[in-house]
Amino acid sequence: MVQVWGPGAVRAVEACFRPARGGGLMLGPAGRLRLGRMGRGAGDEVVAVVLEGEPPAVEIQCHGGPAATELVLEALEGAGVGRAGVEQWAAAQAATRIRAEALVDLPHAPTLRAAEILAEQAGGALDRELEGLDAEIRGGRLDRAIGRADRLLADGRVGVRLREGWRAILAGAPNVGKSRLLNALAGFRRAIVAPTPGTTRDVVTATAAFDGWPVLLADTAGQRAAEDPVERHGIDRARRMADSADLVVLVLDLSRPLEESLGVASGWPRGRSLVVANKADLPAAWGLDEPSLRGLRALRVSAERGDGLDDLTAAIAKAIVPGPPAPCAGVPFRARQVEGLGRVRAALRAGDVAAAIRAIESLRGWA
Ligand SMILES: Nc1nc2c(ncn2[C@@H]2O[C@H](COP(=O)(O)OP(=O)(O)OP(=O)(O)O)[C@@H](O)[C@H]2O)c(=O)[nH]1
Ligand SMILES: [Mg+2]
Repeated sequence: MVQVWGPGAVRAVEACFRPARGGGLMLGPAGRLRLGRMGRGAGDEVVAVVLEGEPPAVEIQCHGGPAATELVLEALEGAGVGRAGVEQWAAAQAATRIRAEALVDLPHAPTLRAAEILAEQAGGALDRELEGLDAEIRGGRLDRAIGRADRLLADGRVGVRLREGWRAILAGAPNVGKSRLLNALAGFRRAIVAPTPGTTRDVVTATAAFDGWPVLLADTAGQRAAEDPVERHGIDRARRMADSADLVVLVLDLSRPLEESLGVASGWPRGRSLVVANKADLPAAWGLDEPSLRGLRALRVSAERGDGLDDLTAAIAKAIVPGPPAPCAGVPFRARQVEGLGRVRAALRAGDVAAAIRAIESLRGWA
């Protein structure tokens, strides 16, 4: 999609638009779609529409993909139109800086839920929330203001992840079914599954939605004392990834003695772990109340048959986002916004009303 805006927008597009059925771009009212071609040679087939506004802008939908779009851009440049980045476009579109930031981030949302939340912010939800916060501060209701800032900062932990998603790693001993589980959770055959222990040697990833939250799942090499240097390298990478992941899903094999797969569990961070007892379709070799699990609650799953996957999906979602933002809430979604809110809250805690108001202004204003 190409948008041309500014005082000469319609004239410039008119100069290079070849309508399919006669009549110029401005034939009929604004908002009417016009089919035509743009660009040298045959150019690209496009649908152009004049958008009401003062001055009116023109939106051009190109049909031929990125390379054909270049033909359209080249023609527009010939008509005196300059190129702008998406940030500049958003700044020209949006009434506030935060709404412009949301317009830039929205097309990158990996899931519907992420898109919904960002679309709310593009519609002004966070701006309205900050106006409310400002009103509480100016009204002297500092406790309430601190409460609102706390809530915004809590939601910001979710908001800043909407674009890139969270990272969860499937870890465990060789052959417990990590790759099979990745495929089952991702819904397609991404990783190689084989009965031979040590099948996965590098980190294989797939993005999936868990209750609407985008999560990059990483399948890793099974943890064991490997002789093979390639496998050992994969095992080291898995350990490093586990350290920086948001969540470690430790996979155990329910059909084999627990010691075989639990040995590798030592050292995984407890707070960010979920435990899965896989191969629940086979006769169990141990019980979920084994003392050696040290109170860790394991979820029974059969990656092969799909049993327990809904519960596991829900548990992963809950582990990464324990408290989702309320529907339609104002949610900070950039680190810059979260930092700004941190300054607002610090000023409020210090009782410095003027500094808190300034911090909101700088958070909302164009830098
Ligand atoms: N019966 C049964 N077999 C399973 C299940 N999950 C995996 N398997 C089988 O267990 C074997 C190992 O599965 P993988 O997914 O390759 O195991 P892995 O943990 O990725 O193994 P490495 O890559 O070697 O670390 C394969 O033969 C799978 O078909 C399950 O839920 N039930
Ligand atoms: Mg594997």
